[in-house]
Amino acid sequence: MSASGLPFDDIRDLVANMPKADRKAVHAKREREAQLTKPAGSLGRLEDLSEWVASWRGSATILRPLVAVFAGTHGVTKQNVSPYPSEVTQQMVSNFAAGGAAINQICATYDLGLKVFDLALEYPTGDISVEPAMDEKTCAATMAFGMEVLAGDPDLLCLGEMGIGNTTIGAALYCALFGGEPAEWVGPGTGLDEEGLRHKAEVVGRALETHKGHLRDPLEALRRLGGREIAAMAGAIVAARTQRVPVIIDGFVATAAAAVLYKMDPSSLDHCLFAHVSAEPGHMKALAAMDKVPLLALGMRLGEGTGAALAAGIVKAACQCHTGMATFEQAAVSTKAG
Ligand SMILES: Cc1cc2ncn([C@H]3O[C@H](COP(=O)(O)O)[C@@H](O)[C@H]3O)c2cc1C
Ligand SMILES: O=C(O)c1cccnc1
Repeated sequence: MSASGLPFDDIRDLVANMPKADRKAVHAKREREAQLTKPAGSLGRLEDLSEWVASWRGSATILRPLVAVFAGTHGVTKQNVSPYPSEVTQQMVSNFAAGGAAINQICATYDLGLKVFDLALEYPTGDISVEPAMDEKTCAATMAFGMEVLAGDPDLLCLGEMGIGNTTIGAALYCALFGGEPAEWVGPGTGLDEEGLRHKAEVVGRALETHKGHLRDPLEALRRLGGREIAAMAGAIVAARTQRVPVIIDGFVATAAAAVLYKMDPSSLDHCLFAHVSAEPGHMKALAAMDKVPLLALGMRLGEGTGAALAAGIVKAACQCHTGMATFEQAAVSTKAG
């Protein structure tokens, strides 16, 4: 803990002292790219992706990609904001362990490691419409727990989540961080109808009213409105940066964790790639607020890290092209005339 003893101070210190991208590695990577057997620039955004990996890792090599899924339970589910009961969170954690979820199949397809972290599922956070989700100590400890995801030394980290009710949490956080009306940020989540959507916006409005005057500091907004899985993902993003590990952020909910850090310092997300734009309508708006361009648009709205894992497959292919392709000289292929 920091000298002042305030749990969030350690996080603030880490965010204020983050390493920068490696310009030398980028230069070396571009030199090699120019020699590979293809017309210059012909791999399009794949060339940006391999450069992004090299800028953090020193080279465009991925040997230990990991998908981390954080699961949390939310007191706000008492307000009927999701069509599914809160028990589904634990049941899906069991499903992940048994290999039966969508994320298991995508990880198997692209040979990605998968770790699932359940965060005190039997103790839901406070109902944000009437009280803070967490106290500062719990929130900081949960962020620190999220940092542990780096323990196995992954060289690419995909972040995803499971937590019934967490699209409400995400919407409340976006509204606090970026402003606007609750109705602009809420969406159907797992499948609310129009009436449900109106009610969800009303619950988010009540949460913002309850915490009014305390939401300017992004970490304070996180502890009051956020869930444990969102706090853990924010911690994981910070820890990955300190260890120069590139991070792929999943959909609407995972992006809310990134948004907290963005509001602390926009450059704190330089090592993050936004995998896809979710069908949850507020996601496009959140990405635009941070000036981020998602890699994919597949109409997905699942969570679990599924969008991030799909993007990891593309990032792996991009790096394999860069490291595995022959140069014009090696393959005796003629270069551009003149
Ligand atoms: C079977 C099932 C599997 C899931 N996998 C991810 N989510 C997703 O849906 C939840 C958020 O939506 P809401 O805010 O509407 O509850 C999160 O748990 C999220 O990861 C799932 C949801 C369900 C029902
Ligand atoms: O995009 C997401 O992260 C999402 C969308 C709907 C439900 N759960 C997650």
